[in-house]
Amino acid sequence: MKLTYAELPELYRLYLQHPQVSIDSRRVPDGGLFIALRGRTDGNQYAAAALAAGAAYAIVDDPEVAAAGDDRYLLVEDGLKALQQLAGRHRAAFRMPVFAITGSNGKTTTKELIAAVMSQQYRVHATPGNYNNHIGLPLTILSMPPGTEFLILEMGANHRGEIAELCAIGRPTHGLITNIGTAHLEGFGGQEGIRLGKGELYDFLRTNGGVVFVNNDEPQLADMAQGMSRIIPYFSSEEPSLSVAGLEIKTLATHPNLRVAFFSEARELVETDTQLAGKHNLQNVKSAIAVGRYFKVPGAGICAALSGYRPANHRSQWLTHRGVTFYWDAYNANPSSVGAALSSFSADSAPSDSVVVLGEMLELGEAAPAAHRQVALQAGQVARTVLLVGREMAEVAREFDRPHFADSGQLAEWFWQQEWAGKKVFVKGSRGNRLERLLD
Ligand SMILES: CC(=O)N[C@H]1[C@@H](OP(=O)(O)OP(=O)(O)OC[C@H]2O[C@@H](n3ccc(=O)[nH]c3=O)[C@H](O)[C@@H]2O)O[C@H](CO)[C@@H](O)[C@@H]1O[C@H](C)C(=O)N[C@@H](C)C(=O)N[C@H](CCC(=O)N[C@@H](CCC[C@@H](N)C(=O)O)C(=O)O)C(=O)O
Ligand SMILES: Nc1ncnc2c1ncn2[C@@H]1O[C@H](COP(=O)(O)OP(=O)(O)OP(=O)(O)O)[C@@H](O)[C@H]1O
Ligand SMILES: C[C@@H](N)C(=O)N[C@H](C)C(=O)O
Repeated sequence: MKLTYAELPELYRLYLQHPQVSIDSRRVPDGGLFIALRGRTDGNQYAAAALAAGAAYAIVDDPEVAAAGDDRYLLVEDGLKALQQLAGRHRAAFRMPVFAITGSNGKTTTKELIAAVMSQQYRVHATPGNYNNHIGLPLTILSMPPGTEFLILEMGANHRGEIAELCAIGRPTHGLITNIGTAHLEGFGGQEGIRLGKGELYDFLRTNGGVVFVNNDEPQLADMAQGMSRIIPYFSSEEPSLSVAGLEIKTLATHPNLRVAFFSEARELVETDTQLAGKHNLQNVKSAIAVGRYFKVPGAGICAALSGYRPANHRSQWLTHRGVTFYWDAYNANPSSVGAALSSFSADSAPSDSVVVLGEMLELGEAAPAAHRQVALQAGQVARTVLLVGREMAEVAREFDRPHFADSGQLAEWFWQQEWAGKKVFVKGSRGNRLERLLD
């Protein structure tokens, strides 16, 4: 049997007839397209199961699988590339605003806030959860419902070149960088690598006449955007006015929750509460206001969206478990986000009443030893009791004579045998620590 490779126009025609794409045979929608990807195992081996489960077609890149004599197999050279090309082709069919968000910290929170604000006025489709990489971004585009008026794409990266690749697929018309921090230092090869890597979003918007939203309160961003022709600046101000320099946002409170004031599109000064705490979340809130105002969401709509948003999924959450109060921020960790979260927590809890649990911070490369030492020191200023978890924390635990746990399982076992009445417990660490085992 002679096998031929399916071309993009044919794949796209099939996608338009079967617009639900899945990379998992266990979750393939009836009549959808299955695309085989290679992870730790080879997705090609699940193509038959996908068809049996109701997939209309299976896009595979293993000729032996495609040779099975079932014309519902479509052979491509590379399943991942096919997924990305399909998404790029689909994106090219639309003229709506496509808003890209990247940065070291706060991408998901900013994306959720912008989506909430923009949904007050438009039909919005946004990256689900953290689907922000070379697989998640194409899946986001291909799952866009008909009638979408505003598409929001979160873009994550752990090395240079990735944001440029994601931009080539998503072709954003607007975008923002949340900040240049210290996440994924290892893959970016240092701070300059992070600046250049995140700056690939500005490069794309610069080359393609896009609009960039710049938070002037974040170091480096205004410099990086210099020379761009379409900049929407925003910044904090004690006395907001309707200036020409940009959108001015006043912070009325940072604790227990943020409260801010700004001039709406109708030139009225409006105030809103939020359910978010800390100066880091203030940056995320400001971005959402700037975007909403630019796209003419009324002030009341912006306020309703911001006051209704509750942080979730291990990000900046106050919660109670087995009678203990937690500041639960265990989604991820790097020196800049741990620093921001600890300062936010310390405003609400005296050192004598505070316990800090820090898991190791991953993907920091050579900077890891100094970075772990730095956050452990900061934790010691915030809380009397500091518990350290993971291999990278072992050395500093010895140096500062702090309890150390090999992993979160060991921590949980010990933790729940202690008495924590009246304490507030801060928890943060990289995803790999799975600190949520403390809540089992
Ligand atoms: C390829 C894939 O789907 N991977 C997912 C898979 O991984 P695993 O290796 O375990 O796959 P398997 O070997 O089990 O299976 C291979 C494929 O076969 C499918 N399959 C399997 C069994 C079966 O019965 N039927 C099947 O069809 C299967 O679906 C596979 O396609 O499973 C893991 C556990 O669920 C997933 O975690 C893994 O997902 C990968 C990591 C992924 O990239 N998913 C994207 C959708 C995504 O966006 N994920 C985000 C996380 C994004 C992220 O980490 N962002 C970073 C920055 C990005 C850096 C970038 N360079 C990178 O490395 O990703 C950030 O800091 O934000 C998410 O899930 O939240
Ligand atoms: N603007 C910010 N500056 C510094 N730290 C922040 C900021 N926003 C959020 N954080 C911290 O980062 C954590 C993760 O937030 P969020 O998921 O929004 O970031 P992210 O950039 O999307 O991370 P990831 O890419 O890993 O999903 C929060 O729990 C908080 O500790
Ligand atoms: C989980 C992924 N998005 C991430 O943020 N990884 C870093 C290394 C972390 O968990 O801190």
